[in-house]
Amino acid sequence: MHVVVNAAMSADGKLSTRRREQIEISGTRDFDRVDELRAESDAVMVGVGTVLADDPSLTLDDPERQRAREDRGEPANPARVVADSQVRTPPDARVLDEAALTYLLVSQAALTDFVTQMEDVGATVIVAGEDRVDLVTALAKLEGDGIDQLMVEGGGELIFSLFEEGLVDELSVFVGSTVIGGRDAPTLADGEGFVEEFPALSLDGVERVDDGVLLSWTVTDAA
Ligand SMILES: NC(=O)C1=CN([C@@H]2O[C@H](COP(=O)(O)OP(=O)(O)OC[C@H]3O[C@@H](n4cnc5c(N)ncnc54)[C@H](O)[C@@H]3O)[C@@H](O)[C@H]2O)C=CC1
Ligand SMILES: Nc1nc(O)c(N)c(N[C@@H]2O[C@H](COP(=O)(O)O)[C@@H](O)[C@H]2O)n1
Repeated sequence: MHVVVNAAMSADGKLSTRRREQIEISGTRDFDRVDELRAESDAVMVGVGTVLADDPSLTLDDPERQRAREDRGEPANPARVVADSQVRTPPDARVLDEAALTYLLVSQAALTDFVTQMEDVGATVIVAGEDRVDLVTALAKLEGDGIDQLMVEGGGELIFSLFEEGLVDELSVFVGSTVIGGRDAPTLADGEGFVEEFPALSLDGVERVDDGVLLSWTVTDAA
């Protein structure tokens, strides 16, 4: 499986505000690039923190891209994946609508009633890990289901865990021309943080996009 992390951050490295309310950091061209990246992926993944904060759809905006996927024999939208150890995804969340297949990655600690409720609303549930989703096992199961190209949009907790497990192949970050600030505002990689061994990146590209900069890296060494 090839895993690409893509996110947008402010000039001071924040993904959103301390209230965890989504803000538009990207401009029109960057959102279009994100739509293309989604179109090229088998699945788009977020953590449940992002579902609770943003209620994203994770589907394609451009109907032409949906038609092109169908012409290739693929579903109109990539599948959606939510890392949700305890099943906190609300049953009426947009990621559970009928626009695409949705995988819910849960841990063994998830209550059976909640899991059943998610299956009833059409989610495919994958159990991996005791208290928290074991990402290595869960992504291997997704790969077994034909997900070869995975795009991860965030948030910071999930992105850190994926780096910690050595699961990220590429990172692209749009840096917007704004400052958000706030010690409690989410950053690109939150979690515990690394203290000794740090993932090594190789810079592939620097491009001006909208009123910001798109930075692209290949991950050369896991933590
Ligand atoms: N600017 C951007 O490009 C993006 C911004 N965001 C922002 O990020 C914020 C949400 O980020 P976070 O609070 O960090 O939440 P998150 O979206 O990273 O979800 C974290 C949650 O995922 C679950 N999870 C299950 N297994 C996990 C594992 N192995 N490792 C880590 N998490 C696991 C846990 O319940 C954890 O609390 C929101 O404010 C949202 O607006 C989110 C995506 C993109
Ligand atoms: N690439 C990017 N730029 C921004 O400025 C953003 N705020 C985000 N947020 C992510 O996009 C998701 C919204 O998805 P839908 O449009 O609802 O499908 C949101 O949940 C974040 O993952 N991304």
